[in-house]
Amino acid sequence: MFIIYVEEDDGDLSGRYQSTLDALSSLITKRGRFASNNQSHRFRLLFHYLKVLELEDAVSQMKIIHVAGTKGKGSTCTFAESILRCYGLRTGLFTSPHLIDVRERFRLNGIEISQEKFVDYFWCCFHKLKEKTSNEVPMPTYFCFLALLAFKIFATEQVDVVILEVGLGGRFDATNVIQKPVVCGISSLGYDHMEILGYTLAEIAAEKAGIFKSGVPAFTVPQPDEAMRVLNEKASKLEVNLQVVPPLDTSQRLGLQGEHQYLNAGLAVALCFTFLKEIGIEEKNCLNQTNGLPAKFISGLSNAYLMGRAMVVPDSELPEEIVYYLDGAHSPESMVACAIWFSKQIKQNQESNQKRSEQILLFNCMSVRDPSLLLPRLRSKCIDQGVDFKRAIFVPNVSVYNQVGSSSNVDPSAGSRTWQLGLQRLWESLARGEARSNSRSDYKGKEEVKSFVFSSLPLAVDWLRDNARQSKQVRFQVLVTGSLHLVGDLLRLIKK
Ligand SMILES: Nc1ncnc2c1ncn2[C@@H]1O[C@H](COP(=O)(O)OP(=O)(O)OP(=O)(O)O)[C@@H](O)[C@H]1O
Ligand SMILES: [Mg+2]
Ligand SMILES: [Mg+2]
Repeated sequence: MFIIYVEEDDGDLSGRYQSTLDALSSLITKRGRFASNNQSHRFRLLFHYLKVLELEDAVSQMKIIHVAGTKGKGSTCTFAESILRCYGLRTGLFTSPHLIDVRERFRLNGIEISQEKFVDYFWCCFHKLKEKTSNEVPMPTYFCFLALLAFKIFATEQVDVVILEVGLGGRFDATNVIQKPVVCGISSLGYDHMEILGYTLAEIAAEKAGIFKSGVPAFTVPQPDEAMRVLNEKASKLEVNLQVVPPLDTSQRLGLQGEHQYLNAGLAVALCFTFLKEIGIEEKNCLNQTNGLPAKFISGLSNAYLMGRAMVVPDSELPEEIVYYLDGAHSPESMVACAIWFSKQIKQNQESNQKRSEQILLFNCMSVRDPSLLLPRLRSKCIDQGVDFKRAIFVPNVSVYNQVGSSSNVDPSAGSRTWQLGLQRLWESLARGEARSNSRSDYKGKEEVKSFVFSSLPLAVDWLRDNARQSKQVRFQVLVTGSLHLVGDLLRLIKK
């Protein structure tokens, strides 16, 4: 079947934008595309696509900061962008995934690209590529296209610096088509996407180190030994000067919340310092923090902004009764980071607020994730910090089906309740386990932990609001986590 995508040119921008998103979602592929030979084949095609788009020269001249890692890539890039903008540089930032609108992935001078520009650049690339497709050379897949689009946008807009977040892995990631970044960063490594990247930290680290380029300096945060060994090996083969940066001093105010952000911020500082030096802006050495940071670094770090990471949002209908704590954590390590952040927030709030509060978990994770590595960590870390969930709610994500262009993954679990019922069983069994292991009478009540499965997020939000209306003296503090898509769905819902 042939589908012809027609760009509506009736002057109605929102209609044009919608048809652009439709065309974009035609590039979403099913799972299975990551068979290893397919991966390298797809990667090689990127060089061809760049030629078709006449972007080879522009990309080779771009001044790029390239960041891979399991967790903290987006935050690190966001800090780096914010710092460099304070130096008056024109910045281009490419991150993933997005929460509500695909344009979040492309920022020019810190601001999401306009619909108008997005539509124009999109069709320019889409038509050029479509003309050259054949059986041997198919259209690029979703993420690949977005990366090419980023190059097109940043080249045409003539930015001074491009900050590029790897989509997945490193070696075969579409962003790795670049040949000579100014500096590379590897943020915290951990276990995620193992079916693609490998099941040991060493294998995962090797994939991420695939972004190292001969002679290009690189920085990383303190890593587990197994990962660090591989990063060092890969670096020395390519004569990459790889340095480990300590977390930033916690006295520095950051625009992104959570203790783990000090790791990301430290990495961003090292990347920016090196970048600035490379383009001839000498700053006092920020790699040695005892000197204190330059004012522009301080301002950049404290103004950085990224949606859905440790974000506190009151409900749009009942702002006094319901507050959402949103964090897109979806790996074991980030669950712990999220639990620590949430508990801290709750405790701070208890001190400053008279109203009684109740903590509720609103959770989902994609079926590629192993919930038995996520929920127990989240629960026990919160309890360690003295915060317990009275109730837990499990819902499917909406975006994977309904939001055009919102995700490159169609999650097979999203349509049925089986997955959510499994999450609920796991949660209940954790609660029962705790109740059994604590014979003290004050723990008895925990046997009645209440958990619910709703067939959609809007139903869950309605239920929360009904309950909040009924019990006016209680403030609901709802932790929404497990999936960035869930966080995006909720933001979209409560924005209305
Ligand atoms: N250094 C870190 N260590 C552990 N967890 C982290 C770290 N940085 C961020 N996180 C957690 O990971 C979540 C996503 O953060 P961020 O967007 O910066 O990472 P990412 O690597 O871009 O993730 P993704 O794989 O979704 O693109 C955050 O909400 C937070 O819970
Ligand atoms: Mg990831
Ligand atoms: Mg990201």
